[in-house]
Amino acid sequence: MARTQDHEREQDRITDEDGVAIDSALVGENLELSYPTSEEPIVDCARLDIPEEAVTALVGPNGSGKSTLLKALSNHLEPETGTVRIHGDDLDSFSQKALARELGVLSQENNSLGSISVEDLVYHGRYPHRGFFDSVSETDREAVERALELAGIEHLRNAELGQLSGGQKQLAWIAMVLAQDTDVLLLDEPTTFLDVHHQFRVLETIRQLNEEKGVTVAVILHDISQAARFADYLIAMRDGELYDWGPPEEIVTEQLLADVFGVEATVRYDPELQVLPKRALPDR
Ligand SMILES: Nc1ncnc2c1ncn2[C@@H]1O[C@H](COP(=O)(O)OP(=O)(O)OP(=O)(O)O)[C@@H](O)[C@H]1O
Repeated sequence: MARTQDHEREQDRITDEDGVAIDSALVGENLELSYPTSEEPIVDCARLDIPEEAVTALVGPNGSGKSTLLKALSNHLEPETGTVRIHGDDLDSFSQKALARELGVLSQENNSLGSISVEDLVYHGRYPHRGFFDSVSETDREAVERALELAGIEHLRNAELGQLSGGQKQLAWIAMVLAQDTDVLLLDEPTTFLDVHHQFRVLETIRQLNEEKGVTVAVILHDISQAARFADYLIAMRDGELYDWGPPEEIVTEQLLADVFGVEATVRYDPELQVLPKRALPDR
């Protein structure tokens, strides 16, 4: 069933059904993931690829293991078995700070930093690029300004994080991750709490970073039709397993909606409904 089973694979490279090779920024292999309290593995995945310089959306019902998988990809959860590589190197071979220069992560469990302004939070995103005794550089300042601007929250820079709305807080955390200025972004439900304007703005920013800087993005999205319109690739999870992956127009079928989400729905692709910019896929 799963397309992944059909693909021939080389090291950190996947080959689509037409034999076109796609490089992977992140690769998970033989992953069994669980928490100390879980009796059985929460996620069991033979192989997972996040294609380089593309936007991949992880979709699936509540509890299907999307966040757990993202935690393993970002080294926030030690796999029971298996490995994760980023650009060919084992995640274990990185110090926390070195990994933070490669990988920006928006998790659902944002650490409380106590009483802190939005601007100070966004400056935290620069820590992987700074030595312990370094003062703030011009590059840091520019990265923070750009991140505040991309998230559309320059006007909130002096606001206290704890006094913001859920959506404003989310934008502040997103700005912090953007200030990290990494080639790979892992984003766990970045559009949660956001009104439709800000949802679009965040998704457009992701697309812009992907198009202009070649940033690789893996993002958990709950709205399957938004994900299908937005992402280059989808990974559909069901019961802790990878059900299917591929370009949305190939994998989002009535069968998938029934099998993965348990809904009977009609799938219709209408280019006129294309509300978000989507990069042209490479020739396949
Ligand atoms: N910290 C934890 N300790 C124990 N079990 C957990 C923990 N976090 C998640 N789980 C369990 O792991 C399973 C998968 O959860 P996960 O958060 O990965 O799913 P998800 O697909 O991201 O769901 P959602 O869409 O609701 O965010 C769930 O059954 C959940 O109860």
